[in-house]
Amino acid sequence: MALRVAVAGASGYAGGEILRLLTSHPEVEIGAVTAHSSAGRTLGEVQPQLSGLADRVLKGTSAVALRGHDVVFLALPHGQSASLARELEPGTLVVDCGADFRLRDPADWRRFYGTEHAGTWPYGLPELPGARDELRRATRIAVPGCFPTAVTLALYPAHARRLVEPEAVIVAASGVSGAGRALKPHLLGSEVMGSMTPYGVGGGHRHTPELTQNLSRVAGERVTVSFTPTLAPMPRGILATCSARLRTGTPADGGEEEVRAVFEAAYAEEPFVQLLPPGRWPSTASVLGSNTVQVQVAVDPEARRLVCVSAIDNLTKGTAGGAVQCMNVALGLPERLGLPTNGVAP
Ligand SMILES: NC(=O)C1=CN([C@@H]2O[C@H](COP(=O)(O)OP(=O)(O)OC[C@H]3O[C@@H](n4cnc5c(N)ncnc54)[C@H](OP(=O)(O)O)[C@@H]3O)[C@@H](O)[C@H]2O)C=CC1
Ligand SMILES: CC(=O)N[C@@H](CCC(=O)OP(=O)(O)O)C(=O)O
Repeated sequence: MALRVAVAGASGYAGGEILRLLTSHPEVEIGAVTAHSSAGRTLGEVQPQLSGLADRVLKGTSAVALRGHDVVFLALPHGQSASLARELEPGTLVVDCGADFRLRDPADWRRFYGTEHAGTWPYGLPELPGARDELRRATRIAVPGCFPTAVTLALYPAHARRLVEPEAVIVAASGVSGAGRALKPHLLGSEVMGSMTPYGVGGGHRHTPELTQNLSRVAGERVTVSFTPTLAPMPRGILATCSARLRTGTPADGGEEEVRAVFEAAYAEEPFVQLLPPGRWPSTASVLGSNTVQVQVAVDPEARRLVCVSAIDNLTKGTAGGAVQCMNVALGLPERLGLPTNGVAP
């Protein structure tokens, strides 16, 4: 029997992408689709790309509308998931694309989000060591932020094997859909076209504690992170360029081949991580619409730094694809179901 799946926030970018993926998922039947200001409108009006669901009417988001489903995806603004999730049946798998349950340290949450911490759910990045075991037993899952997905997968094998010092410098460019669909003056086409600009500079971006949490956890020591996001004039995609100082006396000291062997071992069995052959570099165009993460690594011998680059589609692997992947893991389904690994080109 098909799984009955509800999507809250179905009028937004993440919700629309979840629905795009779920309509190709063989084990899923779409149940309630809910929204906020768009309630009462059809999906055809607000998500015209979802032709197969065009007649579905958006309900208002409430626990009542979301009850009676096997799986509920929450694609809501930060802070909206916590109270709603508490009212959903304990046996329902709830996969939250927002930040409410990602952080472990309540002080980090208060500092970056400014409200009381709601709690911590299993973290939905299956590629991290031990994550699948935790996700297989979970009925509540917190999907990572889009930058943390790209950066963690670029760097984690190096920190886990302590090939590098416990630090990282990251500059990551994101397409504007990362900011969601609600109108924001600095994201008008006339502001972003033909221009790139950083934001959240100097440790101010709320993904900094999430990155620190992920890398420190695999390293077993506190990893400090200098993270600078930039806004790129494209609808979707993240390109993360990350570097860290090589640790002396480790295999990385031997050079690039030794580093590559560590990344090859980490990602050999991963269905969605593509470690590129030497000389080829990740690009956002290559992963457009797919759940694939492209990764490349290089050693800079003069600067004595390891450079790791990754590309994802922020709405697919960075949100909706990651969320569907977590659902597959949690329910014991084949992990690739409903998830494209090929991009759309040109
Ligand atoms: N965009 C991205 O790349 C990523 C997004 N995420 C996370 O996913 C979540 C959704 O993001 P995204 O789709 O981009 O955002 P959007 O702004 O595109 O969509 C937000 C959705 O939430 C609904 N909504 C707005 N206000 C409320 C409210 N007060 N109560 C309940 N529902 C509300 C909107 O409904 P309506 O339109 O009808 O008002 C819409 O369906 C966020 O938590 C975001 O951080 C995570 C990783 C990446
Ligand atoms: C371009 C852009 O604005 N991107 C968003 C990141 C979106 C995302 O992944 O994150 P959350 O789920 O944590 O909101 C930002 O920097 O705030």
